[in-house]
Amino acid sequence: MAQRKQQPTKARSQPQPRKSSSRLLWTLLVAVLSVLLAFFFGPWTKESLDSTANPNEPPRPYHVVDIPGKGKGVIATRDIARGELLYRESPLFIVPSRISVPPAELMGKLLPTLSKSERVALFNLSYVRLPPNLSKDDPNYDAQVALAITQTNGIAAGTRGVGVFPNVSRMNHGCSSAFNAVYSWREKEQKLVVYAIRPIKQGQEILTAYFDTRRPRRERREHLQEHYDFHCTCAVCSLPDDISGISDERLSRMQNMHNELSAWAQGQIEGDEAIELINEIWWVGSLERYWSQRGRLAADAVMVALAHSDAWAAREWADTAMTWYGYELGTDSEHVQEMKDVIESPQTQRSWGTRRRQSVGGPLKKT
Ligand SMILES: C[S@@+](CC[C@H](N)C(=O)[O-])C[C@H]1O[C@@H](n2cnc3c(N)ncnc32)[C@H](O)[C@@H]1O
Repeated sequence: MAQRKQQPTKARSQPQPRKSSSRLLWTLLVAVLSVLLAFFFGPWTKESLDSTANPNEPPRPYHVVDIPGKGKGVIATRDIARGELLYRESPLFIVPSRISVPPAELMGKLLPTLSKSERVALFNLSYVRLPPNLSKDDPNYDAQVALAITQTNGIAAGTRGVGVFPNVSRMNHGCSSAFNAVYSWREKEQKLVVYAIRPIKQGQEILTAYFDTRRPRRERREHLQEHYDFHCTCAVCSLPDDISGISDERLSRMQNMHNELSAWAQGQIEGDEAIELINEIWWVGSLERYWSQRGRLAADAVMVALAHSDAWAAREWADTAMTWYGYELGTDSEHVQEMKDVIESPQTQRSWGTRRRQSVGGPLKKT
């Protein structure tokens, strides 16, 4: 990198022109006013609680804005590369998977444990359903709102329960090829990370998938209407009927083939048949431009190859899995490390040689 030239000391020591004192006062007043106005009305008043924000890191490549018909949403402020980290956020709280009291009662107990800023962050989030006839004077009103917020924004935090992440929560939903960001929970860090799974252009909305969208449009829309109270008009849901039908077919086919794959685990199909299925799912996924879960798919193939003692195939698939896990879960994720271990030493993996030796086949396509 080119070094910046030092300014000659002489120039530095030159006296700066002085402003008159009244002009200085006026400038100061304007500056203070703009800071105050920006604080109260600026777009970051609600979003400044970004636990991902770190002064030592470059600024985040997106901002939160109002999007007609969607409430708030997240827009890329520059081009984002596939595999870029978008968020790394701790939950405000986690509602355990198993609870012994009614959910609203639990929320009532949880609210007093939040700091003032956490409470503000929580109550800034959107929600879709409150119990009918709930009055603002009801002593449980806040707890009921907090519950509705948790239901609308909650994200699984591993097996522990459901977490609320105020920044990640601003991402709206897209189906199949329409979503471009994927989140995953990191158990060791107790944080949620979100990565871009495809390149995102400046000005494009950053969308994630609220559920597994490998199902037909009608079912997807029903699910979204029921749980999130909106009619999905994402790029895939708004395809013309005939093209949407083709997309639906591909998505259902992917899902069905996934189910068929479980026959390998039950010993009902051979390793090469399982790999054939995986390559087919991969291919249909490419046609659909469905990029998510590819790391997992390739890792399934690794498992098959290891079990059938095919070191070459295991390494090839592990290499593919490493790439896609890297995009989706991060190059520093445990999953990427596991794949590195396979490449280094397939024969020492636990599942090595647990099935009949067979040459199962490697990936047909890497994209
Ligand atoms: C987790 S929040 C997403 C952020 C939210 N838009 C906000 O203002 O905070 C989920 C809610 O956002 C809205 N939403 C999400 N995706 C949408 C979409 N594709 N089209 C319309 N509304 C959407 C729905 O109201 C949904 O209940």
